[in-house]
Amino acid sequence: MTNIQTKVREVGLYINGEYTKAMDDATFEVKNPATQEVIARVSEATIEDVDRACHVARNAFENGPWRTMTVAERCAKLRRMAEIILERKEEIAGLDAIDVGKPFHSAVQHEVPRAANNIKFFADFMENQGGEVYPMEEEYINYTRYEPVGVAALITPWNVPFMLTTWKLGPCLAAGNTAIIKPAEMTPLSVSLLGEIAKEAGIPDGVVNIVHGKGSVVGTALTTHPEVDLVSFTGSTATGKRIMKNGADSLKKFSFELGGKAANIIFEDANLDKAIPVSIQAAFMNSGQVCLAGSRILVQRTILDEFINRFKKAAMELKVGDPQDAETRMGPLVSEEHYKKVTSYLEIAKDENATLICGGKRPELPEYLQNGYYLEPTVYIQENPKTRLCQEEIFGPVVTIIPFDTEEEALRIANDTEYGLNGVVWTENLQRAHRISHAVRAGTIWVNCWFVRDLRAPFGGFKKSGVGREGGHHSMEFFTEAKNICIALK
Ligand SMILES: NC(=O)c1ccc[n+]([C@@H]2O[C@H](COP(=O)([O-])OP(=O)(O)OC[C@H]3O[C@@H](n4cnc5c(N)ncnc54)[C@H](O)[C@@H]3O)[C@@H](O)[C@H]2O)c1
Ligand SMILES: O=C/C=C/C=C(\O)C(=O)O
Repeated sequence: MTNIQTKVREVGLYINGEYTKAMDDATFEVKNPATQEVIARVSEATIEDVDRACHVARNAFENGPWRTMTVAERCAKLRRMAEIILERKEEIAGLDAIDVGKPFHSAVQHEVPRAANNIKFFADFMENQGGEVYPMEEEYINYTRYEPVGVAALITPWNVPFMLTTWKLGPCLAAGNTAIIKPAEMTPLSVSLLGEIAKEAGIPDGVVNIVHGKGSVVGTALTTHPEVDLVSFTGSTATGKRIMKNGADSLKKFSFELGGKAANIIFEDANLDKAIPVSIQAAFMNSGQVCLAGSRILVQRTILDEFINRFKKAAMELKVGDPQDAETRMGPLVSEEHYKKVTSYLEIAKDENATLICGGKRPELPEYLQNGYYLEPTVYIQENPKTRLCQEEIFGPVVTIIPFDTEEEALRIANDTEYGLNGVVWTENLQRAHRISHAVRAGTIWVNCWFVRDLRAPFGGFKKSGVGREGGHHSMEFFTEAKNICIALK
């Protein structure tokens, strides 16, 4: 890849097809978490800027050609958008690498192609949608139309900025809505390219808008704005609650994808040759900053010693380093503030008498990465599943092994959480695989695998992990209003 790190980028708001400064010219800095170098100065939207973006998106929805053009025409533009994303995949992955600190090779191989597919998938899905028809004997016939809702605020987190934004933008646009994207203020760079990508794909001005700034200001302005009809949010549970309160007065439609604390349950009959490498991925991918992370590893006591030895060895072998190095498997944490949050759990673990298996300190790194927010892959054993280590979403490379004796105990521990985004089960026993999958209260269960995604499948959380589902027709239902038309035949 090119060395894109050397220049400080100027990133504007994107409103009505133009990159623009904030009305008061205010900007904020974005740093590379591997080095603390400033990599961008980003325009920080004022309330008036958000207001303008909302008017523009409303006008594009009401008066523009987007929602009235044929589905075929709209979807052709979206497919072009997907192609451009693929053409620019190195640039997009490069920006996420310096902005989030995620390994470039993984972003370019997995996340950016998935982002392109998010857009293409929903274009194809929309075009292949049938409809519902309900004849009432010979007297009447009902048919159902799925119409766009209006202006959507798409609010996304910093851990997977580009892919998660396209996961919302694809169905939003395919259905004929207009969008105001609000990326996380820590990682706005890759998402800001979506403006020029949309323009190049022929999407009319005003359909895609991007505003930057703090969630408490810009996010609040969007979620309280009377011209915003729906809010699709991915982020923390605490922010989800705030957004729901803020949007209540204007009765917006909400979709929430929130936090997680998944149980990764390893039974004694598991194939450890598969379970260990995949559990390492589930624990440390993106430095553990993944909502789906298998951060509670429940291990049957009969295989505990073997599991610990092998998991520890694999964790210690993970190459931690420069996100731009092809060998790197784990980069830094995203920011100083987040580093402090994650490392505070090292103290909590001590206070709660957890046993440290490996990690728990900064790795040894070359001089130029000395300022990076690095933490070694860190593994604890904790017998008490009620502890904070086992209950709270740490969102870093810190995982806890919790031993269990019986299936009933494993299930009790797995469900003893306020979250319910996903669960993972390792067993060679088919009946047990089904039994556990049915009994774990979470939106996705992976059996003998992790993070395998079919975009048609429902994706979302039970309990405090979310409200609603994304994926296939679930996304399309959120981004449309169903209208029934009843016609008298006589
Ligand atoms: N379920 C999922 O699919 C999924 C996927 C990725 C991340 N997550 C979750 O996201 C969290 C990490 O992301 P984060 O720290 O960026 O989350 P966050 O909640 O702090 O921020 C997410 C976004 O919300 C904005 N925001 C903050 N306060 C706001 C407010 N009052 N009104 C409107 N917008 C506001 C932020 O600026 C950001 O763009 C974790 O909890 C993780 O589990 C969930
Ligand atoms: O960190 C969270 C990852 C979320 C993944 C998805 O939303 C997805 O794969 O659709």
